[in-house]
Amino acid sequence: MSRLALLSVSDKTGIVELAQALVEKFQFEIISSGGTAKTLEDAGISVTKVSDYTGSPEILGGRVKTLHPRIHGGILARQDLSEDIADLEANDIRPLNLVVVNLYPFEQTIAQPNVTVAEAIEKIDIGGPTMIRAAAKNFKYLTVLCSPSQYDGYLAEYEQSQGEVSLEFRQQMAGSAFAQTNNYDRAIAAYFAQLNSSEDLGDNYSIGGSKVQSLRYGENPHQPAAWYQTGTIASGWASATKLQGKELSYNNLVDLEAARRIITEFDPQEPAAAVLKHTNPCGAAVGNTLADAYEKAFNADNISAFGGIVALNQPIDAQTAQALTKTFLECVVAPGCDDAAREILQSKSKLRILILPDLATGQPETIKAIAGGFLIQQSDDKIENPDDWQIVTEKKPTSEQVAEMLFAQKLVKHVKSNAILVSRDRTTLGIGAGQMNRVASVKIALEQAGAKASGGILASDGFFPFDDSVRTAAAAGISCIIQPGGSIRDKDSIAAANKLGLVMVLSGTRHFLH
Ligand SMILES: NC(=O)c1ncn([C@@H]2O[C@H](COP(=O)(O)O)[C@@H](O)[C@H]2O)c1NC=O
Repeated sequence: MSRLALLSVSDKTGIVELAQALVEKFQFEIISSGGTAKTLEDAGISVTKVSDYTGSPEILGGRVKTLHPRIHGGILARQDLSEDIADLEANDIRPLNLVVVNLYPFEQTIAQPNVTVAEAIEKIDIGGPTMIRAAAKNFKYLTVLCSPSQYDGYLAEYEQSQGEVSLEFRQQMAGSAFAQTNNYDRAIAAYFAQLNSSEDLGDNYSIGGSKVQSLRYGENPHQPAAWYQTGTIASGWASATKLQGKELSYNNLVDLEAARRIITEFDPQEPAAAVLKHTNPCGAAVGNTLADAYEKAFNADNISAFGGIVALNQPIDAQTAQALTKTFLECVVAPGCDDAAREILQSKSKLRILILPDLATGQPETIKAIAGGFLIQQSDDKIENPDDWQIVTEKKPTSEQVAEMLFAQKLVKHVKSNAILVSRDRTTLGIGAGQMNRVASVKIALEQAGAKASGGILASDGFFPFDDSVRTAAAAGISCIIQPGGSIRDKDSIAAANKLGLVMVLSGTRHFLH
């Protein structure tokens, strides 16, 4: 008797070609659910409808099509176990050799605007995952395929093995099938979590993804690494277009994500640029034009900018492209790039240019692995409002200083703690990052700023435990300090600021970044 394949697919891509090969080359018989059967019949392929095979019509508007013992017995039978064979014979069930299923497009459905819960629920596939999981469990006896991308590989394997598809191949397909049903259920769970959303993070959190690509290595050459995307619809970096340049590395992606977060702090109407090294900005600026913003950001610390990652909040134009080609950079990300700029950038063929039109959409949460689990927090997307700030010194800030502090606050939260940032004219002058005591970060930022610090403002991601940072800042000519406040010695820092003629503002919001 010829071999039996069950085909029940929502995405009909490649199904006719697969069925043709199965029937014409390998003499399979095919059973199919309604829509799939129609597609195959229309292409002139001989097929038995599931409803004819089971003797049960599809009911409940398609909610029950393949959920039948004649189908599931054929999938789950241990084909070398006499008791199972006896059961099959007693119930007139034929064992299956191949199950090809792909699922209702749940993620695509909920991605559409204004989808109702009822519409979303109808796209939760029940029969499909049931068949996929059953077939994957029984991989010892049959093959399960759940993506059109697997069809050619299967046909090649079938031909090469003369029908004896290897156990290794079947096990591989089974693993892929379970990963797919896992991802599918995770998307459904996430949808429900968002429907039931409250202030708290939920009781359960699952992370899953499919590989975008293997990476050459991780942070260092001895660390294997790969890049995964969540969901089946590419979004974020998985949806970015690389116009040119070398392959992306693990460190590139980590830096690019930090760059994306920084640049989305700025209104796309005002040209802004940031240059990063090891996830910290080494320079950032707002300018009259994009090229102006980039030049300012680059010159803020042109030594550190060598080999940097650049983020721009407007499409790259020719003038900016010219500026970008003047030095060695690792990557540039922008929401677009015009033709003239593309041509100019080609002179730096190794430079990676990433186009991410939607820079603003990222993960709402950050995730960190710890032994035995992981930590989730909402991303620090708080937008500072000067109305919430408290002016604590006798001297009050000018409107220009308020604007400058707002600029600095957008950036200091993206600098590794302890973070200090000195700026003037919407350009960073010096950044102290990742020091274990705050005054060390103050010294680094001021040293980088040099004489330009005079009249500038200084922002701190955490409070000052002592007044030493204030005194150091004043000695360098800083005129205004913004810090969250909250130390038991705030009064010492405020007294020092008053004595030295500085403005001090308490933002009330700490922005640690570890
Ligand atoms: N309910 C069932 O018994 C059932 N059996 C298979 N499906 C799905 O129906 C789709 C194929 O349907 P059709 O061949 O009618 O176009 C596939 O995505 C398959 O996963 C079902 N649909 C939903 O649960």
